[in-house]
Amino acid sequence: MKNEFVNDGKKIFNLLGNEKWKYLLSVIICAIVVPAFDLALPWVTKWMINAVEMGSKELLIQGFLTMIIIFILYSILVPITGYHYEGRSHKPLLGVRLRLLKHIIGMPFNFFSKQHSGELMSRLTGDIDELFDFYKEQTYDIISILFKGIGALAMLFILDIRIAAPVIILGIISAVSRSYGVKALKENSDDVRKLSGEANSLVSDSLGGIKVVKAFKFEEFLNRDFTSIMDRVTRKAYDRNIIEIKRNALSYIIGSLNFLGVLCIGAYMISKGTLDVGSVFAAIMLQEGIIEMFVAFGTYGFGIKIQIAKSARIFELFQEKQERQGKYEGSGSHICGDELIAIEEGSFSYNDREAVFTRLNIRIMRNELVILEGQSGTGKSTLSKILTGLMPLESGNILWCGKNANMSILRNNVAYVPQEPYLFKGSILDNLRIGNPKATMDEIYKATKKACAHDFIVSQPQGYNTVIGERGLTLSGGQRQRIAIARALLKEASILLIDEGTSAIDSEIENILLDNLISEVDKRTVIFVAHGPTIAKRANRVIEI
Ligand SMILES: Nc1ncnc2c1ncn2[C@@H]1O[C@H](COP(=O)(O)OP(=O)(O)OP(=O)(O)O)[C@@H](O)[C@H]1O
Repeated sequence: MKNEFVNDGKKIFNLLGNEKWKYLLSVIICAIVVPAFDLALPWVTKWMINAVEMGSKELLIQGFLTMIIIFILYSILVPITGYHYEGRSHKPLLGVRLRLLKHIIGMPFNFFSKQHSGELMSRLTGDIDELFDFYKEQTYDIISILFKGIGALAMLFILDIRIAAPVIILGIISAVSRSYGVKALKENSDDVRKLSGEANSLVSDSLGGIKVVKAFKFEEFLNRDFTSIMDRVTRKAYDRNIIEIKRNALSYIIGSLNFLGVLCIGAYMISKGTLDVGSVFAAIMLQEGIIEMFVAFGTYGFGIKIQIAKSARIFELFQEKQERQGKYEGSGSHICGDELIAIEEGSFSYNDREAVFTRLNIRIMRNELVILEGQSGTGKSTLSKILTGLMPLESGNILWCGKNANMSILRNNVAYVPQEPYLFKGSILDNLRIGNPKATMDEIYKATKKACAHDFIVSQPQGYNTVIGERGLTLSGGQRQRIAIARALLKEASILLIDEGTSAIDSEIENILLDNLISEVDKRTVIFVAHGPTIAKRANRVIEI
């Protein structure tokens, strides 16, 4: 159990990557500056009180000057170390988020159909923010409290062991009292985390499907579900507050007993002449730091446990396997014979479901016009994704130019237009350039003209620079499809694969567009998924799925 705690703690620290030691050094420096002054003050106070008691003007002035020097150093060093720490902590913390994002993007395509995007967002934002809070606030607090506590304890022993002993005993009682309610708080925090994941998924679903929500007057149901989740969160927050109130009340009582204890013992020792007034003052000032340290064992031990539980959701993602695209070694089609791509005895099923196809054999040649046909749900889009290298076959081989192909080779050689093309927030030009970031404007015009997109693009308010909003929502469905086709044409790949990518385009434009795409066959292989009879007549081959 203890080992698990240490290992998880190490894992959290290791998340900071290469910068972790620099980060630790800067947090240590920053976290010991303030307590160092807190420890110096009781000494100077003792010094000044004893100077007054002895009637030594000289000692009093020396103490006063020391105090001024401490204040000046404090006001210079605290902001400098704080500034340094802020600068140092920023980079590794951003690094964690970036690595997690990269890791998520690097996961196999299938992972995203199992995982809700709202849930992933909640981990990338909420969980990571809390992890940042842990790195930035809690590690600082833990180091600073430990330094101050241990320092105060050492000083108290130097002052007088008879006053140190009761403070330690009372401190241990405080630490034990802080463990009250820890289990209940941890369970509460787990429940709240799950509920916020649910709320995030609900919100992202509602916003993604806002048209359906409005058209079907679905708002009421969503509101009801959201309210129910929020009610549960509120109840949990209430339970948490009750536990916290009890814990704080207990802490307050024990803290007051500590203070009174040191005061009484100190007063007794002064009356007996075994301790000077200055030392009692110093002991009262120091005991706060010691008690704080003992209480912190209870509080931060719990805080770290909670953080480990929260980080588990981040570790879970980091532990998910990355897809293995394989290397791309410039295997363009120029090295091919007649056969460009082939599937041999290929089988595929989604996440242990019934197989979409088994022992499929297809061969597609250079400069061929192929139609993939089949009834709805027979696996045409699945096959397209496999040919594009988005998902691997479960068994069997996929060959590129007669050799086993990895996903990277396929992704480089196939330009894919999905059934529901996705456009990114940004301008039309930004979206086109995804096809080929180095394309010249002439090449872009050529592609958009072939995709029958140029005319409507230039009629947009800022032409090619028009910003099209999230998912290209300011464009019509047919316009989005034509931009997606132009984007694929710009890739200049050996295969152009269009999965029902013209379904939203009116028949007049569609006919011109299909003619243009069919003429691409001079330069590359063109694969259409399930198209009408017009194109089927002109195809070299129809593959029935
Ligand atoms: N991500 C997924 N997870 C699980 N099953 C899936 C997934 N995507 C598709 N399927 C299932 O795989 C089968 C083939 O789906 P696919 O989309 O390939 O069919 P299709 O022939 O392209 O259909 P359509 O012509 O209607 O687009 C269907 O039974 C579908 O329910």
